[in-house]
Amino acid sequence: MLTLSGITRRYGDATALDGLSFTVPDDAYVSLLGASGSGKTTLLRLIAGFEEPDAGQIILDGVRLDGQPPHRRDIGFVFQNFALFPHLTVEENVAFGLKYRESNAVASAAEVAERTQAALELVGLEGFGHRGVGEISGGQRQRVALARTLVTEPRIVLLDEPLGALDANLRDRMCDELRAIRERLKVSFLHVTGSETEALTMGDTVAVLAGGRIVQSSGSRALFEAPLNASAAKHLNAWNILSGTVEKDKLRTNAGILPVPGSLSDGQSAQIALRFDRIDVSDAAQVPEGRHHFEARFLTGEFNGPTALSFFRTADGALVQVVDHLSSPRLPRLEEGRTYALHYRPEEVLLFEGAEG
Ligand SMILES: Nc1ncnc2c1ncn2[C@@H]1O[C@H](COP(=O)(O)OP(=O)(O)OP(=O)(O)O)[C@@H](O)[C@H]1O
Repeated sequence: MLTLSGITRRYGDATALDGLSFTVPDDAYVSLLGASGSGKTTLLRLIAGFEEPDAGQIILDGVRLDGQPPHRRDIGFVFQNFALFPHLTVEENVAFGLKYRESNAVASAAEVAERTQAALELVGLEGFGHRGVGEISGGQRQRVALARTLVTEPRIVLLDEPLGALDANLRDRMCDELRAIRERLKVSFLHVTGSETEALTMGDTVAVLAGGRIVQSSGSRALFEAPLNASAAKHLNAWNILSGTVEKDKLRTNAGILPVPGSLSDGQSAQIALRFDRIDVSDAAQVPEGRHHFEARFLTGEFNGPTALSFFRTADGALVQVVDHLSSPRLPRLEEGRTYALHYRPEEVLLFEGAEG
């Protein structure tokens, strides 16, 4: 198990990581989701030992890693751009790490060859060993990068946006492969990404990094369906967040004064979250009984195949998104510029206390 506790990393006046604590369990696929600049790469670099934290501890299986040089940590790192040696063959790229590493270099040519072949087989590249790395596809280069890391039998594998350089179709395929390879190896993978769909697809656990900390770490379904705070919800690109101040058990937001689940004190800041696919749309006079609603003007729609996204703006300027699944469409035909009632079941609302983070 990898445990990070109280990790802080500053660059001049800027604090990239701010007392972050986080655990990667054994034999697990963990996604780390964060916006650009949130500190994802910094966190991986600290675990690998390319940088040291200003405060905090990094512990792997009970042994302190921080302060140790990278080659003593037994950690694998797969870079976004793969970082292969262009003048070496596939096989030579994979063998390189075994032959020339600073500790435990493997001197026996037979052992190097055997372990290299085993790593190539693991990633489905048997038969490609003699090719130059310029003579294979992007997905195959990704697999070489992975084989080169796995051949050293790391105790944990860090992957920095490993699918970022691949086109969309290939990315989907590599998602399945990465998960399958990891399951065979039983080594934990920590996969960093800025894409919520990639994070949710890949991770048994998804950790959300924001404001220099992990704001939630949960199973992917639990995270998607029940984010614990507005910060986590915002990263899922599936929730409308409406912020406001409590007034007589309701919340004054820029979508109007809305009922909230639970009771809060007057003057308190809070936010409610409404999932894009849990909002229905009708004429203002036709809100079904028992549903809460607010009004908003339809701006425009965006069609992306299996789903259609509709954008609305309230009179006070809140942008609200509604998703319709085309297999079971539920929205009426919408006219741009017209005002509609957006309604939802009261129990669909999540409430987060405190000011917007
Ligand atoms: N060597 C450095 N010197 C100064 N600032 C740095 C350095 N490395 C990172 N930072 C800053 O620390 C913050 C976190 O950077 P980091 O690269 O870890 O983010 P990231 O989440 O990986 O971003 P991206 O997804 O865009 O790669 C950023 O604000 C960045 O500008």
